[in-house]
Amino acid sequence: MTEINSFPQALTIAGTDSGGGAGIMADLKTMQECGVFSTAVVVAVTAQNTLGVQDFQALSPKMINEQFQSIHDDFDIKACKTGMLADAEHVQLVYDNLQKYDFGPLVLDPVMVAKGGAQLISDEGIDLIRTKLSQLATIITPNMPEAERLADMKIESQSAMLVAAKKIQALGAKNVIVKGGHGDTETVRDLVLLESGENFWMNSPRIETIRTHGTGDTLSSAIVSSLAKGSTIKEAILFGKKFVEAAIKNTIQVGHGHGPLNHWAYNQTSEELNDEI
Ligand SMILES: Nc1ncnc2c1ncn2[C@@H]1O[C@H](COP(=O)(O)OP(=O)(O)OP(=O)(O)O)[C@@H](O)[C@H]1O
Ligand SMILES: Cc1ncc(COP(=O)(O)O)c(N)n1
Repeated sequence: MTEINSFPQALTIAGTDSGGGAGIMADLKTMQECGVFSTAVVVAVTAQNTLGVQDFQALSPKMINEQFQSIHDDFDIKACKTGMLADAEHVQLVYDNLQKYDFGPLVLDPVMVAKGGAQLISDEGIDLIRTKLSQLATIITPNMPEAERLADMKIESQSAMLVAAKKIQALGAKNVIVKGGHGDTETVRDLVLLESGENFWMNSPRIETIRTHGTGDTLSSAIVSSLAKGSTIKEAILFGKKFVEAAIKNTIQVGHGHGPLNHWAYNQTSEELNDEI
């Protein structure tokens, strides 16, 4: 008989996107394409499309605790991620549940502002990510504005990116990726700072497109998937970058604004998925 719970399983703890391009929807699509069974704790529900976030509402603490319990009671989660967490109360709830249950390595995507400009977490919530939740992170994945907020400094050069990454690591996150998607340089540069102190750049040509809704979610979910399948931290990060690059490059025409990524693209362009994760 096949061993129960032997299939790789992962968890996303985040907000939904009714428009299907970001948040939990992007996470589930990514994990599915990466060959991992995905589960979700819904922290908040957004009314959202590619034009922006029209509204959002966080779920009650009771409902969130029950989702964590349900997942813990039935699944063998090998890796997890957090995304939109709404406010300080919910950051604290997530922190408490991640202390209570072992869901494997945590990829913390410190989601703050949506591409359209809507704030997805309160200032107090950000402060708590900074002072508390980041201590549980195996990998933290801020974009540039998020890194500036977490490191409490301006980032205007590549050397400043490294200084910021070190400051963020000092908050307690073991490994740090400062994502370089925001900006207009010809080359997109993501900086990786590993727990060992090793750092390196992941460079790729900037793809000229406004269809970049959910890039951060897709990157972090591909990393989580790879970790759930047993990859090392470095292997998982390198895989995540390849997955998101393919998803941005091969656009699909959906929606009228910041369109979603093509989550099928990596598997359509690579025949070696199983060798690589
Ligand atoms: N135009 C682009 N061309 C190539 N790669 C990109 C582009 N935009 C983003 N990326 C890549 O996508 C990943 C996510 O980076 P980004 O800085 O967009 O994160 P983010 O702002 O958190 O995303 P989001 O908030 O949309 O979920 C990174 O690996 C980055 O290099
Ligand atoms: C529920 C949810 N989570 C995350 C994002 C960030 O994605 P983006 O910056 O591409 O809008 C989002 N818009 N909605």
